[in-house]
Amino acid sequence: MAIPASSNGTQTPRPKILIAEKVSPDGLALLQTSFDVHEKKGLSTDELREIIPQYEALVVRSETKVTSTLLAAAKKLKVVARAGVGVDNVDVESATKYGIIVVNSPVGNINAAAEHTIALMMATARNVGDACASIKAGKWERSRLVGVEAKGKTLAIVGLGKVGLTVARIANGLGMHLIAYDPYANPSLAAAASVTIKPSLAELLKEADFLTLHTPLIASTKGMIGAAELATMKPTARILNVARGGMIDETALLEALNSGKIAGAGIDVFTSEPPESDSTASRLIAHPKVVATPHLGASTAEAQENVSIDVCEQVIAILSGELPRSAVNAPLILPEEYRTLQPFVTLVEKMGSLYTQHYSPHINASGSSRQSFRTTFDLTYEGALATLNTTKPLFAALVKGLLTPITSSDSLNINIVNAELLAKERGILINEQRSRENVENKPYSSFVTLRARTSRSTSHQRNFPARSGSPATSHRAPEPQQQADQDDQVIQGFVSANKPYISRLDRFKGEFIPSGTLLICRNFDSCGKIGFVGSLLGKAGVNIKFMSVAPLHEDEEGREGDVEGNEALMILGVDKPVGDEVMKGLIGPEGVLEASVVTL
Ligand SMILES: NC(=O)C1=CN([C@@H]2O[C@H](COP(=O)(O)OP(=O)(O)OC[C@H]3O[C@@H](n4cnc5c(N)ncnc54)[C@H](O)[C@@H]3O)[C@@H](O)[C@H]2O)C=CC1
Ligand SMILES: O=C(O)C(=O)COP(=O)(O)O
Repeated sequence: MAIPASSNGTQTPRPKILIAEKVSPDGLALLQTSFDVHEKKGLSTDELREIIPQYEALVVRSETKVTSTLLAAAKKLKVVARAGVGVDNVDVESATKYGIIVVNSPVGNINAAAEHTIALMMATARNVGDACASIKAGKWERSRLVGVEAKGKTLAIVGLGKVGLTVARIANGLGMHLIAYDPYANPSLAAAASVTIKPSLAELLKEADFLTLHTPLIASTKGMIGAAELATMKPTARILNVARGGMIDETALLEALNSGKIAGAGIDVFTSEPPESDSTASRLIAHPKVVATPHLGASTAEAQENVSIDVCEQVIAILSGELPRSAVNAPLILPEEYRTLQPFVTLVEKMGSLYTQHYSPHINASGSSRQSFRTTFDLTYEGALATLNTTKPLFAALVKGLLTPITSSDSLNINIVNAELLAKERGILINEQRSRENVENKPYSSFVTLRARTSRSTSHQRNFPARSGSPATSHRAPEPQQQADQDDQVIQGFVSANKPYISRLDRFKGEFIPSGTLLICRNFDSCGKIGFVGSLLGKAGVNIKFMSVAPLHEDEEGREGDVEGNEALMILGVDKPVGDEVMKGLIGPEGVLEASVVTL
């Protein structure tokens, strides 16, 4: 990667990369040619938070807790690289929120983890740990330490992914009978590895001579092996865990070993690492029927070389503005693009929210379109925005903007990973279009148009009164019936100096900042309207912070059906919500045709 020189010829400082854990030097050597690489192991949480603002990349393994607080402090951070598989120590959601890419090495240590599983299986089968301690203590206990063979036994695998399948292939060579539980397993890969898939965990457990866990630690796998599950297993069964600590209830396992409900365990991972002294985990480690290792599954020279090179290459790619090969979040977004898109993300979210609050009719409180009012949204990007590789964040922002005003924001975590799915689930159809036309003469280089097309053929209901529970309130005077093709609603906006602006609302053009509480009034463009609205608000103690008037768009001026000349929109930024009585008072021959309040 070439290091840019500044305009006065001096070199700009090299980006800094923090290596917070022991990572193989093979990958670090790649980084050192272009970056300042700082290896600082064993930092406390506070120390890490203090220094993180200076770094553009952070490389970790499983020990560093990459929390939301740490990420919030990491002002320059573009990438968290996990030199290994599991990212349960990284708050991926927060990273996504801050636009930080998380990468891992999904295959580099798979073989190491699988071989370690087999090592623990053989060690538990043959009492290797106990026998080793015994002989080192000067004893010779041959009859106490008789083991069992793997050949002919049933190996039950939970999670038939990369590690699980590799374990299966090796165990097949040992002459074991293989069964697995994994609701998402690939049946042909399973069959090729001679694994029989069981329909439930319960079916699997009762047949297991050896049980081995190979799923990620997620909500559905946390505590999946507890007292109830252990009770269904054979007393001769042995359990292996080279995945993650939280998947087995450590207290239940200790109890099962003590009471003879289970014959032994091989454990590499613990709920808290390193385990606290005098904890359940430490008692498990000390147990004579347990063979334990300190999270060594990935600790081979070969695996460490693999994962180090893999993630360091990805760090170089990201810091050079290229795509990483194994991003855990935001798979297609580059940091540069994300920065360009960020103000537009805010704009599009506000446009979506404005649509729901101002027009509001077609998405119900559960978020789904009413069958009789199916709305399709066309999101058009014009100018420089149309040339970007991805617009995923804008799509996600629209979904978020449309849904947030009508759902509890806590219940919806909308991001670029799940937006498409959420939109589909809620019957929201979004078409994205790009256009490079017509931007040269404008004071901005890109703008976005949201057009909502609602298919229906009954009377015109452009501005519905908002339903109860919606943050918007809307009032209007009765209007004549109109045609279905006039149902399209248009919101257009642009970004200037990083601030979002709305430049068109339906038939009206005029600039305003979509922020705070806004009173939007449609009125005949005649004298006295502004004074009327201002005085009514004044009497109600509502302060006007700014105001913008939006006349009819040039294509719409003098359109047939405008009864009393042209119409205009009045957009007033107000300091508090406007009460229902005031809203009703605004409507009438003296006042306005229609009024709504939105909070953006
Ligand atoms: N101890 C160590 O040093 C190492 C540990 N690991 C851990 O091993 C685990 C497996 O890694 P990979 O095989 O690479 O992951 P993977 O993603 O390839 O496979 C995981 C499998 O679990 C299945 N699964 C997910 N939820 C499930 C559920 N509720 N019930 C049953 N199956 C479920 C998935 O369908 C998938 O097939 C991870 O937790 C990883 O962090 C990986 C490498 C080294
Ligand atoms: O890759 C994984 O998931 C591992 O658990 C390996 O962890 P480690 O890098 O050895 O701290």
